[in-house]
Amino acid sequence: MATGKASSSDGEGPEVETSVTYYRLEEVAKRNSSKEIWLVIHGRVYDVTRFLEEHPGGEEVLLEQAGIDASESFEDVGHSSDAREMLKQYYIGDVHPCDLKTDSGKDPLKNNSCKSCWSLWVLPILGAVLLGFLYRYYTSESRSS
Ligand code: HEM
Repeated sequence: MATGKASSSDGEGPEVETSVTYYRLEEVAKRNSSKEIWLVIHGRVYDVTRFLEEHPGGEEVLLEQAGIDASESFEDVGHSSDAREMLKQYYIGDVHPCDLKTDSGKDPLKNNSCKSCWSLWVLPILGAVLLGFLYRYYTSESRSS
């Protein structure tokens, strides 16, 4: 879990500070039992545990989507605007930016873009060392001949 600050201001009065809690998909995936159900809809994380029995579509469908991205299923049903309003009550945070789907359509769990890419700095260093050796080799060759 990570917390980030997001500030908003409507142009009137003092600026309001709101903090956003970020959740990794791994964490959401753990909440997949009837004791605790979290799901993701459009990059936002919802704790629907207390909504299970109240859901007009039944608890079964929510259990099926537990711990995963339910955006598609949620949209497929064609939920009303009332249902969308209800989402706010169960909102607990956002999906961590590292886990958001990329344009290339990669599996977000396998999205490595946030891990430091060692090849980015190791390869140029190896190249520089190699060039240094070559330079020394050729300059010593030309001196001895
Ligand atoms: C926090 C998330 C959700 C909320 C607040 C919510 C809310 C609602 C509400 C208020 C309805 C009544 C119909 C309407 O107003 O649209 C409904 C129906 C339904 N929902 Fe959800 N829902 C949620 C998530 C889901 C998910 C993830 C599924 C997955 C398939 C789902 C499947 C259904 C189905 C099948 C119905 C019945 C539709 C019908 O009878 O026509 N819901 N939901």
